[in-house]
Amino acid sequence: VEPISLGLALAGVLTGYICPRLYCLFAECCGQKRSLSREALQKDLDDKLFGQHLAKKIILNAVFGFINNPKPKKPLTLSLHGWTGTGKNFVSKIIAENIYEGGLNSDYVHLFVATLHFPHASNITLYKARMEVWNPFLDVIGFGVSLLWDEIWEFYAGLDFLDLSHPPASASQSAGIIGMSGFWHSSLIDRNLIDYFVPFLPLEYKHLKMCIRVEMQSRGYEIDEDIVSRVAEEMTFFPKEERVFSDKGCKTVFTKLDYYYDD
Ligand SMILES: Nc1ncnc2c1ncn2[C@@H]1O[C@H](COP(=O)(O)OP(=O)(O)OP(=O)(O)O)[C@@H](O)[C@H]1O
Repeated sequence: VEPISLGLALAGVLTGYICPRLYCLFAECCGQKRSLSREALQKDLDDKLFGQHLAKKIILNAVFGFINNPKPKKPLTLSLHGWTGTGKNFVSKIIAENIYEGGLNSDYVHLFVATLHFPHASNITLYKARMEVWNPFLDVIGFGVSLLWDEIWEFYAGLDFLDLSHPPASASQSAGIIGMSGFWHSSLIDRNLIDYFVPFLPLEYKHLKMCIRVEMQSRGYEIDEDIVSRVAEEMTFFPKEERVFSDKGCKTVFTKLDYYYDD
């Protein structure tokens, strides 16, 4: 070990021990959490997250129900489901930013992406062991799963091009409709470890346009409605005939925008 690195590490530990306040001026401390405000999170979600009224409602109630519980028995576990590009990672970032100044970069936020961190099914035992170190309380107790099937169903039943004249016979049938079928029998669900399933609805043409406008503004361009419509038109939609929902959500609109601002 180089003397200088050792010195700095020791100084860090000692300063943290002797004078936590001073230490916290230079490093991120757990106690430096933002005081999470329902109004601020609601405003962020309202301003930034488009077309996800159900997700917003569940997330706000879940997060603040948890925060207001002085003795939670396990961490809050939200399971976000829905089509690609509809805002699942985006909302995680918004929540993290409302809790810690550093958002996803905070030392107290750990982001696991299944395809990146758990790529091989054969290594599942290893992944599980690692996860237990990160999240030791997850397996303590199971809570009931809260689902809003009625409201999800209301959304889909309002789409007259879908033949959904009868509500789903079971929760798992509903799950299939919102793209949860692959996950439905996982052990997390069987052991009731997930507190809330949060459905992300597919995004419509008007939501794509909203995403495109946000991106234009963040790149410092004037909003050009002609380009907004052209980029949105280039996306692919389902059902094929009616072209109602974007099949990639807002995910690829940003790269399509590059074409129009190739300077
Ligand atoms: N509902 C939304 N409202 C506003 N912006 C959105 C929304 N959905 C997606 N976006 C934009 O598109 C980007 C990509 O979306 P995001 O990564 O959150 O999708 P995802 O649902 O997590 O997709 P995947 O399932 O493929 O991981 C976001 O960073 C955000 O800029």
